[in-house]
This record gives sequence, structure tokens and C-alpha cells, in this order.
Amino acid sequence: HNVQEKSFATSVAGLEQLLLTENILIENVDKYADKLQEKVNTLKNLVNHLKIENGKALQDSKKYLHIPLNAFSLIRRMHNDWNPIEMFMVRPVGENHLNMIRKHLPEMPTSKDITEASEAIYRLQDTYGMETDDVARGIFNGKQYDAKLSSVDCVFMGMHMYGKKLFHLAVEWFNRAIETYESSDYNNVINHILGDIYYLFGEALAQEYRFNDAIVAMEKARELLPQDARLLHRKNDIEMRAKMYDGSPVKHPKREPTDNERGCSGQYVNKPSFRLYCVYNTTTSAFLRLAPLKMEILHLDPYLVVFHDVISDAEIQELKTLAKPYLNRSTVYKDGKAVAIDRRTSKYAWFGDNFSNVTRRINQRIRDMTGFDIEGSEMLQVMNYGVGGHYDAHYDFFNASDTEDVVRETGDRIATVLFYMTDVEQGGATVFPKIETAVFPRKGSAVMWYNLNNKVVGDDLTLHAACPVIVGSKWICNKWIRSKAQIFRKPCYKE
Ligand SMILES: O=C(O)CCC(=O)C(=O)O
Ligand SMILES: [Fe+2]
Repeated sequence: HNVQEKSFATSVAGLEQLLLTENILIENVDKYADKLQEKVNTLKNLVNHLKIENGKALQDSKKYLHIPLNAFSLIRRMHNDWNPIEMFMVRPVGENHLNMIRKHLPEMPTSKDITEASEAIYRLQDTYGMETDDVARGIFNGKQYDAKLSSVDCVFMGMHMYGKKLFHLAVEWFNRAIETYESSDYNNVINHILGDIYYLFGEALAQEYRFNDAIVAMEKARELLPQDARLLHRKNDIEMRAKMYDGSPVKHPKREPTDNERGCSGQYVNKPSFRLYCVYNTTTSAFLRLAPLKMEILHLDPYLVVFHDVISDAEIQELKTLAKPYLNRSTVYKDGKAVAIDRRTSKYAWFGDNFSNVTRRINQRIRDMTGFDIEGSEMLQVMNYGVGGHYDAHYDFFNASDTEDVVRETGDRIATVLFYMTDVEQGGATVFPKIETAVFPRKGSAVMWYNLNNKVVGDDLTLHAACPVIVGSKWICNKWIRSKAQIFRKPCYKE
């Protein structure tokens, strides 16, 4: 059974449906407007018709009314016609279109979706050190994309930043919202009003102890919304606080990027051990003698290699198609329970080894790549990351003390195999900050590393993260290989 959790911000896959829904809604407004237009046309025709007789009569009403036919007709009209005219006027128009829109309202993104989507944009800004204005203008790492955030988009970002108490960023977003504000029918209908933005801007400025600017903003808001009583109150309040405060505005120096973030931005490249060497692997399994794998060794301890052209476009297409109907919000284990958290924003689906021919083929590929016995290993996991989708630094092995039951049967996660099923235009690297190694997604390649050391104990150096996707949709396929079945294949060493 397939119950998809709606979490729009965590996967690009779910957004396609949202676009189609939007299209249906627009069509309905358009048809509704046509219906209204039809009614307007009918009413105008009616008015024209009525005006002819009434106008003629008013030119010389005495003369007009002396003719019995006119008198009769007037009485008849006034007796009979206005009741149906009124009925026609009040008759609802395009009810079916209104109902169609109402029907879709319950499936709209919720405030939780807005929070997740805002958080994703903020994550990009924070991880990659982007300027608010660049993000709003659609400039990522110096490249201009054909997209920008509207004034109302910026207000939502500003409110999210305000909620996170990142007031200096709230100030930047509200400022941008004001700069890009245009009065339009659209903005009026959705209640996006300049005075309201100035009010929010003022509040954020006050939180930054920029009282003079805050007062100017509140004045502006009052000018635009003279009826709004709360504004005078807020302005007075800020003036009071300004009098009591003798410090200076808060400063926000740009912080240094973390090790993780340097990797995400492709700044590990100067490491001497980078690109140890490339080989044709013909030995890991007998099959490789016939079809060697292109293998690039990136790190020896922990062992970390990249395979190139190891999964075909057709296999990728099949896996994605299989996964789409089953994608659900990714979870992590917390106190023995699977929970969705902000640290890991993506959607995934699991596939048993014998789910289909393609899963059987990929599992055989994994055997050839790793030489491991995948009996007792985990199912294949297909995963899609949406805008800003990421996975914070983590280990794939379990924390043995609190997950003993998880590892008892088949052991811990000795190795991870991760196929990249898309190129990612910007962002989305897999980074290992403790060994300064980053792997950028390339469609058809795969990264494989050992999580456990030779004593079958979790290796601290395997800490890794999935960097936020900036532009693109990142699809991967994971396999976690468990240790018990490797007893003869990769014997552990004694102390
Ligand atoms: O998406 C990636 O690059 C890494 C994913 C990962 O580390 C995981 O799912 O455990
Ligand atoms: Fe991982």
C-alpha cells in the first residue's frame, strides 16, 4: 500500500504534482472569469435594451405616456421583469469552478511546508555563505539563473528569519521585499501590502537596535496605513526603547566556513592525497575479468573509492520510475524510532533484493564492486533530495551501545555503496570532513567506502554529510552492507 507523506520541500519529485495542481486552479479561475464576463455581457445587453425604451420615454414623457401602448408596456415591464432581473443578478456564477478550487484547498502546502522550504533556502545561504540579495535575485555562485524571489516571497523568508531570531537576515529580506514591491491587482488580492512590509521591517530593525531606522520604517508604515492604530503604539514603544538603550547596533561579521562547508564548496582540492590513482578493477569478482570497472581510489584509510560508469542510464531510469510512487520523507533513528528531522531532508523508497530485475542486477553489481556477500544486508534505498535537501554530518554505522538489537543479527554497516543517479548542477556533494575528501555527484558513478575498521569497529574518520543541493534534483541509490556475512571475505584482525 502506498501512502505518500506530503512534504513538498523535501523532494523535487513531489513538486511536479503541485505544478499540475496549480495549472488546474489557474484554468478554473480563467473559466470562472469567462463565466463572470458572460454574465457581465448579458447584464450590459440588458441595460442597453432597457435604456432604449426608457430613454425614448424620458425625452418627452408626457407625449410618450399618452400613447396607451407605452403606458401598458411600462406597467407590464415594471410588474413583471424586475423580479427575474434581480434573480438573474444574484444567481451565483461559476459555482463549479469555485468548488473545484475549494476541493483542492485541503491539499495545499501547509505552514510546515513553508517552514521547511524557507529553512532550505536559509540552509543554502548559510552553508555556502551566500548574500541575501544574490539568493533573492537567483544568483548562485556567480551564475544568474532565470528565477527570482518576488516581494511576497521575500516577506515569507523575512518572517522565517525573524522567527529564528536571525534579525539581521530578517532586515535584509524585508528590505529586499520593499525594494521589489510593485502594486498590482495580484498583490492587492493576496493582501500583500507595502505598509505591512514596512511594519515588519521596522520590527526587525528594532530587534537589531537600529532604532532610528526602525522609527523611519514605522513612520512609513503609518503613512501607508493611516487607519492602523497598532502602528502608532509600536512606534512609541520603539522610541521608548531607543531612549533607554545606549549601546550600538548589533554587528554581524561573516563567519569562517566549517570543514564541512569548505568541502561542500569544493575547497578540498589542494589536498596532496587527492586523486590517488585510477585503475581498471578486474579482480574484485570473477565477472570483472570480463567487464572491468573504472575505479578511482580517493582514500586508503578509511578505504574510499569512486566507480565510474557503473550504473547505466536505463537502469537509473527504471529505478527512478519504480521509486516515484513510493517516495516518503526520509527518517533517522532516534530512541529506536524512525523520525523525520530537519537534519535529513529528502525522500526515499526501499526495495527488496528481488523486487524486480533491475534491483537484482544492481545487487549483483554491488557484489562485483565490493566483493562482499550481501546476504543479510539492507535493502536498496532510492532517494531524492529537493531544494536545499541535505543530510548533516553523520556516521552510517550504528552506535552499538543503544542499537544492539539492530546489529545482533547481521552485524553493523561495514560498507556503504552510493550510486549517483543524476548530475547535480550545483551543490549536493558527499563530503568527508575528517579526511577532507569530497565526491561530487556524476550520473552513473558510485562511491563506496568502509565504515568499520579492521577490528569491525566504527571508524571515526568516516563522518560524512550530503551537502545541500543548490540547483538540480539529486537522486541516489544506497546500499548498506552488513558485516556478519563477510566473516570469510574480510576477516577482522585481532588486537
Ligand atoms: O546523499 C549523499 O551524498 C549521502 C547520503 C548519506 O550519507 C546517507 O544517506 O547515509
Ligand atoms: Fe551516510
